[in-house]
Amino acid sequence: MSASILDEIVASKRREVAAGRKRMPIEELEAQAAEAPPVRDFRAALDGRGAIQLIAEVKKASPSVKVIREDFEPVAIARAYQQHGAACISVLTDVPYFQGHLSYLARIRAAVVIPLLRKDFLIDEYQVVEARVAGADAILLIAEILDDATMARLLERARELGMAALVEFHDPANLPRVLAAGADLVGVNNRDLHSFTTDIDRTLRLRDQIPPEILLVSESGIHDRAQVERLEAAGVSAILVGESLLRKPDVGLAVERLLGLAPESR
Ligand SMILES: O=C(O)c1ccccc1NCC(=O)[C@H](O)[C@H](O)COP(=O)(O)O
Repeated sequence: MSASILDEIVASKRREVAAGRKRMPIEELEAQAAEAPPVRDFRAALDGRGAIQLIAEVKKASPSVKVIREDFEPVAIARAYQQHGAACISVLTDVPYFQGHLSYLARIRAAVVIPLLRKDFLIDEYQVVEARVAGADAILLIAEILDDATMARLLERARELGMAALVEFHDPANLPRVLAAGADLVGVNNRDLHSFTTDIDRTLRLRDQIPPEILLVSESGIHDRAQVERLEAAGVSAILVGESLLRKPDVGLAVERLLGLAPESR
């Protein structure tokens, strides 16, 4: 992703937040959050004590490849993910760039019991409260688009609402910032922000710099069992996988192959 596309996405989020605040003041949203059903424990679901866990992603499109899957039925995909071994589900809620929707969270929540992550570009407290109301159990925070104070504030807000926060970074220079913010669930995004290329060695190189009490998630570009085995052997707690699952006609079988529950096809 070029820096300008990231800037573009963040600018679109600022407009969305402003429109949301006009439509429904945050006080009203907070009142709804107070009535929301209990959260499911996202972080605990990823603590496999040595066995790598899968966060399977519901994503129709992306800036890097445009439409990933034409016959996209978010609830059916989520059900298949759960049934075949995913520990958690990541739900893209961004509309313009990923063809996701906030309403997918509630629909998927009603159909599965495993915890859900709101996958979006969160820059404002409003979106965190909105995530809780929509049915998320966790939010994603991206170090590359947040200053220190905002990252710490959004993380704290998520916790106040009972949610977990997966705090991701790509540039190793941002790791100290993520740790200083108090993250206990950290993601390394293997996708290069400029070229869209992915490289899981980025996670492996950073492994030893992340304290053992922090759960580490490797994100993006994971498509075969050999990669998963390397990550597991390095002590990575979980993987976040979208495109390689969604490209397969049978997403359930794809989950099983990635987790080593079914043999890989030749
Ligand atoms: O997926 C993209 O192309 C993308 C482009 C720009 C910003 C973010 C992007 N993806 C967000 C993600 O972090 C991935 O959806 C997630 O890690 C899964 O990656 P993958 O398995 O490679 O679909």
